[in-house]
Amino acid sequence: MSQASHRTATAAAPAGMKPGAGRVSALRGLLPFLRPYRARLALAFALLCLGSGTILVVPLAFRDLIDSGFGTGVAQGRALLGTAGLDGQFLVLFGLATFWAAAVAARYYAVSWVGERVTADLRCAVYARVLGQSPQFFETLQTGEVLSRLTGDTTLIQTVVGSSVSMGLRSLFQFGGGMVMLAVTSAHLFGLIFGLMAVLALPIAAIGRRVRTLSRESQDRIADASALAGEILNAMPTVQAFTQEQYEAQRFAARTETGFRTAVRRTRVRALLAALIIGAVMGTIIFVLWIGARQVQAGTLSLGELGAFVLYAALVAGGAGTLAEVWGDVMRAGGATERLLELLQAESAIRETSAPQPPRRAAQVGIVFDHVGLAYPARPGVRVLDDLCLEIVPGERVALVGPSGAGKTSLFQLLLRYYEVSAGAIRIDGQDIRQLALRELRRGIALVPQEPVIFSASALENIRYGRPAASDEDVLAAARAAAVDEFITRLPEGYATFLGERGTRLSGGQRQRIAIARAILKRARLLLLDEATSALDAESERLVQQGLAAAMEGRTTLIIAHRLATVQQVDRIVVIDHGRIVETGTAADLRRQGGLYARLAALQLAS
Ligand SMILES: Nc1ncnc2c1ncn2[C@@H]1O[C@H](COP(=O)(O)OP(=O)(O)OP(=O)(O)O)[C@@H](O)[C@H]1O
Repeated sequence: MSQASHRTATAAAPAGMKPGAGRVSALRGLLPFLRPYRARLALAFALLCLGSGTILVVPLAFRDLIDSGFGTGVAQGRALLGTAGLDGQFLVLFGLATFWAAAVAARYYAVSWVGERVTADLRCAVYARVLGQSPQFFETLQTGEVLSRLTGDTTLIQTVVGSSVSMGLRSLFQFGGGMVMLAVTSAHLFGLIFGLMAVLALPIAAIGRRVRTLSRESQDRIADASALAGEILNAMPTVQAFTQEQYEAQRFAARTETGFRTAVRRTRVRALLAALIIGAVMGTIIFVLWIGARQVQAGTLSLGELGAFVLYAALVAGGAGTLAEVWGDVMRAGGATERLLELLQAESAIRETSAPQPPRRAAQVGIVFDHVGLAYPARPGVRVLDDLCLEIVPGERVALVGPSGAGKTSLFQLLLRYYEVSAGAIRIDGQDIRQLALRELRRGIALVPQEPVIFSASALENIRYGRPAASDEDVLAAARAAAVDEFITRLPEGYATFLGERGTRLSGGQRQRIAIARAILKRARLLLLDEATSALDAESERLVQQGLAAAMEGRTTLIIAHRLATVQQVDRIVVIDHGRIVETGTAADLRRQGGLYARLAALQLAS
């Protein structure tokens, strides 16, 4: 049975994934990734303090500039620019601006670097973790979902770590420092501004929350449309064969339209929010300016102080605006981190033993299935294998035959420990496979699966996947044995020919031969062939059988086959039905017995 056919379309947390904690607090999970770069972060923070400090000094310089009558007199008492003339004062301002620009650039570089680095580290960590999961994990989690987490979610985190957080901190400094300076400059006006802001903050916060909900909705709708497109693009030949292009285009259009409507709703509320914020900020500033101007008229406030006050007010307003925006990003990144941490903390359903035994490397493998039972985790109530006992002696070639769905492939799945037995045990060379390290177990097995996988690489690289350290001669020998030679030499660039994504540029039978060559090259002691030659014509099959016979020589081999003609040469045939062994023996024995095998054989001969 193919794994793909068991994948369900649910996005629910797959087996082994822990549910995440609260959203923003999930960001704490990023700490281990940030820790190695704390020196750079400290530097960025120092640069942030410097930059923010500089920008807070600028309005003071303006105050002095105005109060000194633009260099014609000297401001009384607390002059920042001292007794410098007009040119000198502007020189100081230029100096401040240059210093600020340099501090901002250096901080931007340092923070973005950390953002990119952390994202790359996170991607690799999540990917490595996902690669270690058992097939059960992929039954529930769609590949597209993992990909979107690896790209979309990490990019969101990159935005936050690489820019939003520094923007937020800068704005926080600007906001806090600006507030203090406002109070210092004019306590009266500060009181006014503070009161007005407090009144206006509530409705703005409420609308902001609504924008956030709508943003999330709009992201979800976009993801829906992409998920649909992803699935359909992978199934184009079927879509076209059933002439469903128009239907699929309409389905996509309908989802995109929903996304558009959600986006428009969000934009409408956002526009209202923008109007409200600008109105509130400008209204407050103008109102305060009006009161301040009256104070200047009355002589209780200097013109420079009023100027500085307005600049600080603008800084505070800008800081508050950025903070609100950054908070939205931080919330989204919280969600993204949560989803990534779920993947990062996922435990494989197959547990490695803490103290693996070293494998006994006998020249040939003996296998014992000892009262093996299996119920797949997705269907715990259904016994796919039931109390199955089978002993395979070293070097034996055994064929597993039986109706579709009888449980033949499931035996292979258990041998490779993709799934755990529900009852009994499997022993290889007398060792329970649960006592072996997974790597060691699988290193000793070469598999030709029912649906061979071809990677988007050359033919040579595809075969070499069986044993990456193999020499070119070994790869070519394996290719010849599997009759790959026969068709590869006819391809334009021979073994260097690129085979296309998922081997789309090969026929089914050619793909099978590549998979067989790969397994032969692995030179494992146990060979598992799952319908390895089902897609071959009689002539190619004869060629491949010769190669396989060479590969089986001296190796324990298990062969699943539907076409009984292909298993006449094996040592023993085991007939499986409904998860149980119903007959065993040589082909001739079984035909004589007149049981299930004889019936299957008669049907095949008749057809
Ligand atoms: N991952 C899974 N989760 C739940 N049930 C599964 C899973 N894989 C296989 N099954 C079920 O287990 C039963 C045996 O499947 P298996 O693939 O072993 O059959 P098979 O004998 O190899 O069939 P075929 O000859 O058609 O490949 C089937 O009924 C199938 O639906």
